[in-house]
Amino acid sequence: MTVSMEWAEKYRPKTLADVIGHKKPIEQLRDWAEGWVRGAPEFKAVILQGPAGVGKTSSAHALALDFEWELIELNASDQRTANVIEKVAGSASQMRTLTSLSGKRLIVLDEADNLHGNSDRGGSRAIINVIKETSQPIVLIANDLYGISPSLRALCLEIKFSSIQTRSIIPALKEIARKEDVMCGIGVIEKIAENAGGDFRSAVNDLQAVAVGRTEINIEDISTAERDNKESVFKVVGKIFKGRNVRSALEATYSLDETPEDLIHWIDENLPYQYTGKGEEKITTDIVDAYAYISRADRFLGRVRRRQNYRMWRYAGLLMTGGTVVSKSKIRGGFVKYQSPSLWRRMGQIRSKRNMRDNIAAKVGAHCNESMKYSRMELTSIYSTLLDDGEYAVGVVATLGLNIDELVQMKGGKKLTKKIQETYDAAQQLRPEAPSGIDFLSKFQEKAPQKRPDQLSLDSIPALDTQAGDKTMVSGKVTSDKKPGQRKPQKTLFDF
Ligand SMILES: Nc1ncnc2c1ncn2[C@@H]1O[C@H](COP(=O)(O)OP(=O)(O)OP(=O)(O)O)[C@@H](O)[C@H]1O
Repeated sequence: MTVSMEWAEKYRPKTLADVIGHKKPIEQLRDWAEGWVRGAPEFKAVILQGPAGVGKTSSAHALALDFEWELIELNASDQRTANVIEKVAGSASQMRTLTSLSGKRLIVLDEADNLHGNSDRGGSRAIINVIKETSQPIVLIANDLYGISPSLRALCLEIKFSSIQTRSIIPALKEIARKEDVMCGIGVIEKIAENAGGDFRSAVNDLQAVAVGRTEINIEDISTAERDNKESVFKVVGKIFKGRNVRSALEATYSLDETPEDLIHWIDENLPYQYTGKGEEKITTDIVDAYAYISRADRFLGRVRRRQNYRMWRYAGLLMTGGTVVSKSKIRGGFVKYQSPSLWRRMGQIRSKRNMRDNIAAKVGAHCNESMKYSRMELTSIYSTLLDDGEYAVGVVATLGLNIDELVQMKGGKKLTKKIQETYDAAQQLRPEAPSGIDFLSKFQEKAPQKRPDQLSLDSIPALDTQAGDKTMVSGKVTSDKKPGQRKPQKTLFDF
């Protein structure tokens, strides 16, 4: 049997002009590439971001063909450790090529939002280094920008690819059907295009799937094929919000690959957008009624969790689906772009922030000989305040060995600003040379009040440990007249 991807591969665009539905992003991509032809562009790398199957990878390939650049691709199936990235992309980004006429090679890194898995450990930092050093254009491809570290994003031009509109998919599908000698009855292509929900690869795959063994496709063939497909969550949510029939909405949820625990988040996220129309109050009675059902469904979900009695999922499912269907007083038209549950996104962000907060606390704690808990609760905020003072900020970053993401977090910002970057860069200069680090320390010391006898003297401050990277900042011995059983002298802020 032919592989279902075949047509999608066969009709992959060979030039940027063939990429459908992304006029602006393609223009941006071309401009960026022309920047490389002219010399060094403002950004050495771009991130092509957007949902699956809309042509991000194809655009990168077509760009290489249009500009006659050799293509080096590093996708997620390769073991993307920092080592591999530096080896493959690093050397590719330095060497000029003999095979490409232009002498350039385009480095494409797929799934750049997925660099934190085990095998990608250190990958993000490796890419940052490669981008900084590169003399060759680099394209990163990602579904979700949240998965990319702010420091990496700051080095890249971001180009957004949106879902492709049905009206752009229809003529492209018709062209494929014509080339494949498949006759399509009235409404067939339109139906396939609609079902794809903006994902052109799915549309091509669906067309190929119904065309297998046929020279003619009619609308009935589509409905049968459609029933075989798992309904996507967007379609199911749409059925719940726009339908009147409780049974068909409920049945649609059975084919979903989501549990009621997940589905309730989808409904919760999108209900307020769907149940208010133009000129209506923000909170309509439809929304209030629907949430009453949803909260009852949530109580059943809670019981399932507590008692592990999964039979109660049925009640939760019926309440959230049927309740939402019957709560609407009218069906509101208009296009609503459904969002994935923001709660999930927030949870992910909170988790990564928490990890980073702990890393910072560990560094501050190591510097002060204090526990991580004490450091997190008492000391980190003091160090954050120090970072606001231009005079000390650089030294603090160098001494603690903060990486740039930690610095951004300590500055309380979400974005990497120019000033933060400058502080970080200056700290990198300071770190390898101990004497200049000490300079900063002595300045700091001048301002310090009278020391207590058990505090460390400045003379005991050792050179900065340049090898230690993110982990240890200060090496060497600390002398003190500590008696046995006495608490280890605590380093203080003045002991930088
Ligand atoms: N905008 C488009 N124009 C022309 N063909 C497209 C377009 N988008 C997708 N395709 C078709 O779908 C196939 C898959 O596209 P591509 O690999 O570029 O998607 P993607 O956005 O990179 O998806 P993913 O994020 O899953 O990698 C291509 O081989 C091509 O046939």
